[in-house]
This record gives sequence, C-alpha cells and structure tokens, in this order.
Amino acid sequence: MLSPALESDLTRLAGQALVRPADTLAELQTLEAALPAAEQQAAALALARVRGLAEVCHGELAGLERLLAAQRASTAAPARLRFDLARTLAIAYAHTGLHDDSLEWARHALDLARQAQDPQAQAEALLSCGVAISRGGDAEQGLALYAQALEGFEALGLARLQLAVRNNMGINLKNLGRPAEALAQFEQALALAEAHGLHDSAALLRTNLAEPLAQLGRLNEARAVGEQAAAEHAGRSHPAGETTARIGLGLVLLECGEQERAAAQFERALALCTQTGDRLTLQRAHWQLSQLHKRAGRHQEALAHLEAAHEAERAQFNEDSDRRRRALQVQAELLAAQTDANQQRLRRLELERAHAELRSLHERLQAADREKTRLLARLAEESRTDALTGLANRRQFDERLTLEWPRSPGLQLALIDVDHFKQVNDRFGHALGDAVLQALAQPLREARADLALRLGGEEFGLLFLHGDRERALQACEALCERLRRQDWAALHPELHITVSIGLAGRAEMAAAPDLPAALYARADARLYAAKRAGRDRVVADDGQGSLAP
Ligand SMILES: Nc1nc2c(ncn2[C@@H]2O[C@H](COP(=O)(O)OP(=O)(O)OP(=O)(O)O)[C@@H](O)[C@H]2O)c(=O)[nH]1
Repeated sequence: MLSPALESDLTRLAGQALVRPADTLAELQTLEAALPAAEQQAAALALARVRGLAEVCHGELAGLERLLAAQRASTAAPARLRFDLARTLAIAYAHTGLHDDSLEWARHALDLARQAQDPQAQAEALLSCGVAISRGGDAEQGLALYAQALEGFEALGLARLQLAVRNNMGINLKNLGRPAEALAQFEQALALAEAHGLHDSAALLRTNLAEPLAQLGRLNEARAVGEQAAAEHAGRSHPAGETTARIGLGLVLLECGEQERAAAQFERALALCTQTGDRLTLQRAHWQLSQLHKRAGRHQEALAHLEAAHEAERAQFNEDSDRRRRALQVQAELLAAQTDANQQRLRRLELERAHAELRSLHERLQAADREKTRLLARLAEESRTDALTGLANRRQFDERLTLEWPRSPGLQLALIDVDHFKQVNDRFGHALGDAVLQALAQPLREARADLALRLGGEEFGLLFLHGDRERALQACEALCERLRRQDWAALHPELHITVSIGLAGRAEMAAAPDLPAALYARADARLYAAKRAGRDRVVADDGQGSLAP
C-alpha cells in the first residue's frame, strides 16, 4: 500500500509527464531520494510507471523497457496498478507513434478495468482506445469510443476528464470537416473548464475554438478568442501553449486580411519554437511566413522560410522515424529476450520431463527386478519342494546329501514307505490316497530330523546330520508309533496307516564304497527287509529281517 501523499504525488507527476517530462524526471528523483528504502521498494512499480512514461515523453526509449518490465513484474500487484501500467503503456506507445501497440495495450487496460468492475478505469481505458484509434487515422471510430468514455465520466462527475474527452472529440470533428460540431464540443469543454477553475485547460480550449469559428465565418469571435488564448498563455512559464495559440491567431488574422499582424504572430511563434524545440509548429510558422512574404513579393525571404519549413519537416520526419525505429527495436529485443526465456523454460521442462520419465522407468525396472528375484526364489524353492506335501523333494535331498556328505560323519538316512498304499488307493480312491500322503507331512516334519522329504510316490525320507545312530533310531520308532496312533478315521472310518522304515548311517559304511548312493542303497535294502519282516517297523541293521541279495 502506498501512502496517500505518495499516491497523490505520483498521480500528479503522471499527468505532468506528458507535457513536462524533463521537470517530471527531476521531481521524481527528488521524491525518490526522500523516500525511506522500504517505501521505495513497496512503490517500485508505481514509481517505474511514472518514470517510464516521463522518459518516453522525453525521448528516452529505455522508458519503454522500464514500463514493459514493470508490467511483466506486476502479476501479483493490485488491480488498479496493473491497469495503470497497461494504460500507461498505451499512452507511451501512442507517443512513439506505434498506434497498433498503443491500441493493444489500451484494449488490455479495458479488459482489466472490466474484470475489476471499475467504472472510472473503464472510461479511462475507452479514452485511451479512442486516442489510439484516432491517431491511427480512424476519426469516426475514435469519436464513438470518446462518446462512450464521456458517458462514463459524466456519470461519475469527473469534470477534468469530461473536458479532455470533449476536446478530443472536437479535434476529431474538426479533422472530419464538421466545424459546427467541433465548435460545440470545444465550447462545452470550455464551459466545464471555467466552471471548475481549470485555467490551463481553458486557455488551450480557446486556442482550439479559434479555428472552427474562423471556418464558420465568425471571424471576429475567432480573433477575440484567439487573442485571449495567446494572452492567457503568454503569462505561463512554459511557452508550448502560447506557440500553438499564436499560430492559430495568425491564421485567423490572415482570414481577416490583417497580414502584417498575422506575420507578427507567426514571428512570435517562431521565436518561441526555438525555445521549445517544437518542430511541427516551427514548420507551420515558417510555412505561413513564406506564404506571406511570397504574396508581398519578397521572394528572397519567402524562399528562406520555405527552406526552413522543409528543413524542420525533414528533421521532424527523421526524428519521428528514428523514434519509431528505436521503439520497434526495443520491441524486437524484448521479444527476442522473451523467446529466449521461453525456449530455456521449454528446454528445462523437457529435461525435467525426461528426468521424470527416466526416474519412473528406473523405478519400474527396479520393481520388475525385485519381482523377477522373488519369482526366481519362488521357482527355486518350488523346484526343491514337493508340491503335494510341501516337504523337500528329491532334488533338494540330493543337493543336501552331496553338500553334507564330506562334513557330516554322523549322517543317517531313513527311507520310509507307506504300507499297502496300493490298497488305500484301490479301496478309498486316489484322492484319499493323496490326503494320506499330505497327512504324513506334519509327523515327518516333527520327527526331529534335519530334513524331511518326499522322494516320490508313497516314499518318504528323513536325513539326520548329527547325533548318533541311537537317536535316529528312536526318532524313526517314535514316528512309527505316532502314525500307529494317529486318528486316521478322521480321513476315513476304516483307514489305518502304518509305515516301514529302513535306517542306515554313514559311519557303518567304512567297508562299502564311500558314496551317498551306497548309503541310499543300504537304507533301501533295510526298508525292504522291514516290509518283508511284516511292515510297520524300523530296520536299522542287516541282522534284522532277511536282506535281499
Ligand atoms: N494317491 C496316490 N497314489 C500314489 C502316488 N504315487 C504312487 N501312488 C500309488 O502308490 C502305490 C504303491 O504301491 P506298491 O509300490 O505296489 O506298494 P504298496 O501297495 O504300498 O505295498 P507295500 O509297499 O508293499 O506295502 C501304487 O498303487 C501307486 O499308484 C500319489 O502321489 N498319490
């Protein structure tokens, strides 16, 4: 928030920037120097707006860059400041002669005013649109926009702005060759200026009144009003108004046939122009004087003024085109900088997107990798597990036996076969046979062996790595006992299951070939012996039962 004092100073300076830019810049400098740093920062955009406008009006196109930068930085600024910046850009572009850009900013300002539902801002934006369109050459369309702006200012009772619009309307009507209507507008504007004590504006309006009055043949009135305007302006510190007033009066005096007095006015205007540097008026004054001298037969003087008029016209043309060229250059540089910034942003976005894609790809690959490892582990586990019982399978048994053989001298192997299992299948069905095999898994797991396994079919095994033969034998007998007592009736009332077990140990294999296969064969032979001896028992040495050859 700006302090009310600073706000009112800036409003005054913004108005003054258009007519006295150099003074405005000097005043701004003093004002800024007196501001505390915090307030300078808070008011940075508002100060940039007035400074930028004053610079542009002073012919320094860096002001345009300042205004555009402030406008770009204003996205979070209050609505009124954003509007002021857009409208100031419209005014600055109008000043550089780039009317299309001026109109574009005026329209943008109008959009902002409508969004903010600010009636004064809307009328001000319409006025700016009117100026841009009128200077672009469409006086009719300009008039229509001025009429809308006027309606707004009238509803709000803003006299200074009403008279500014009416003055602009008068100029458009004069340019359209409608002096009576132009006169009416200037007169109403003058009435407003007088009613509100706006003396500067009154003097300017009298200057403007003179021409349509003269065009309408009301020469005496034109002359009186022109003289009053020149006199009023003559007292002012800045001679710009007087210069224009004297040219206007000179033209009226010409119409009245008072050539000498007209020449005096043009001469006076000429002298003032050399102070103001106003080439347009300089050119008009030289041109009129050239005409006057020509008519009086003073060809030498006429030629000198004509040349001076042409010189002023050329200089003005050069200055105008140079200003427009520099303004366009500023535009082009800004556009290039924006394009560059956009490209960099795009490149950064692309890189970020590529990074994100890579990251997500990497994550998906890692997840796939984890899944693969899990599946492989599961496959490895499954390939070493019996699917029906969940016990270790033949492959796991072989691996384990090969691994443990060299380091487990106390290793014992029990081979277990379900008794009369064919009958179980035949009597109760294959499914029940499977259920029996599954029911054997738990007792086997709990038989205090290091590995419980299913070798295939109805054959199982227990591997004891440590301990002695006695402990293994006890475990096998305990297993037989447990199965004898098991509640098989839960599977079928007439079911009863027993197993036969052949047990052999590595320690007793000294004489036999020192190979796992030999141990297996010995345990198998003892299993057969157990079968032959009547089943439901453990055979743990070759003396028990009769061995197959
Ligand atoms: N339900 C079921 N039966 C199987 C499975 N694997 C093998 N068998 C059966 O098991 C029976 C084995 O019978 P045998 O080898 O003749 O011996 P047994 O009937 O158990 O008699 P002894 O071993 O002499 O006590 C066969 O009928 C096979 O079909 C299996 O996974 N499920």
